[in-house]
Amino acid sequence: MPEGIIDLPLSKSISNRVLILNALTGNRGRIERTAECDDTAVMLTALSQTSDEVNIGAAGTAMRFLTAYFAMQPGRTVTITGTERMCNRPIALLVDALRQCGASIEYVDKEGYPPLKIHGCRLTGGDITLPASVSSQYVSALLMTAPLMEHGLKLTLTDGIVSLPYIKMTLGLMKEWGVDSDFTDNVITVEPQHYTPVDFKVEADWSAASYWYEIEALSSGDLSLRGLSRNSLQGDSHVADFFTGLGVNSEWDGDVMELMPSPDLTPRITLDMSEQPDLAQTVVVTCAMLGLPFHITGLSTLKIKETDRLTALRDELRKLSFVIDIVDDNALEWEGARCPVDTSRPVVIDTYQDHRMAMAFAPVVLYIPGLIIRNADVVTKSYPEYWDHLRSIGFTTKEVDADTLLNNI
Ligand SMILES: O=C(O)C1=C[C@@H](OP(=O)(O)O)[C@@H](O)[C@H](O)C1
Ligand SMILES: C=C(OP(=O)(O)O)C(=O)O
Repeated sequence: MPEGIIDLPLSKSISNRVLILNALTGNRGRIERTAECDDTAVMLTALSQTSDEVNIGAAGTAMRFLTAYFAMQPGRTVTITGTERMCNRPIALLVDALRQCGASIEYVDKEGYPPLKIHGCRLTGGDITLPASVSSQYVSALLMTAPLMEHGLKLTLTDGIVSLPYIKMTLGLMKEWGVDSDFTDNVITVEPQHYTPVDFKVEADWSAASYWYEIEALSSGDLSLRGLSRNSLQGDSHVADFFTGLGVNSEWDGDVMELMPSPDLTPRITLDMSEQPDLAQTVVVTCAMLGLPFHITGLSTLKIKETDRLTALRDELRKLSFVIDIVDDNALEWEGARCPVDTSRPVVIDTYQDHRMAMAFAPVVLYIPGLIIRNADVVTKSYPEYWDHLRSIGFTTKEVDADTLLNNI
């Protein structure tokens, strides 16, 4: 039975906002510590280097936030690029909005996608409209630069808002840095203002916590999580509520969150996860392994993340015999259908350069000993200590060459 206390990594979403906000004050605040993961490392490097080429790897937040940040650095021209996948994650809506604010941005290669060549200038801002159904990161990027625009920003969000808690996180952190905003209905207004430097401590990552909730659900172990904040700015703190229907109760004991098994399983899970897209893989894999049919909606944005997560989940769960349907490119559904699988061969889970595929599927080893996770080091995007932490609670791991192993069977 897995047992132990996990010291969770810090939130990369908060870290990357805090680094931008601090940079906008001329780095005059003191940030105690930021997340130690790839997505934050690339942000730190990009903000400290003076070269005209910036490579942000696979970090969506860094790509979107830095596009707005560099657009408002007068006199500086920067080309920003990333991994091959990043160069296929759309950015046109943000570029269009920034152009309406006065920015000068060119597409280096494919229209609508990174790499971007950004000629920094003073942004005028004003009254603009932005479809908010593709990525909240575009909204957050605009908001953080908004108070420094000549006329501030009145941003009308159309087409339905995805990942809303991340927008609230941005506004909440801007408030910590002394900037007021108004968010009424679908309009966010930020008047021209200055950021005040502050000292800040980044809290632990609730998205990372989700994998330990999953392990608890699949094992009824004795696990505690350290570093989380009770009144978190992270919408993924909702994981605690999602898992009450998946057999996990969680309770604070001082500053530690204790996970406890509970007999209460919701017989069929129906959820809208449009506010917690990063929890989808954890919840879907948990439901399948517990044998709980599910209909999970609000997943349209999963197609443009580190990989197409809808397809990746469907294909990898099929290797475990679960027949999942993708409905309208927005929902995942499982009514209990299973297909035959070859149990004489080891199960190899492909991760598609997606840290959350590795982390959400690893706990399946509790049901299928010998499970292989391909390209396991992909977890460094947000949680480099993940495998160490698994070992610390009693899991064993070993490095194998999956292809050689499969070929020799
Ligand atoms: O603003 C952020 O920190 C994030 C917003 C979400 O992206 P979308 O807004 O693109 O859904 C989330 O999936 C991502 O991991 C982090
Ligand atoms: C979607 C994610 O990250 P990003 O969009 O910032 O690359 C994630 O971490 O799950």
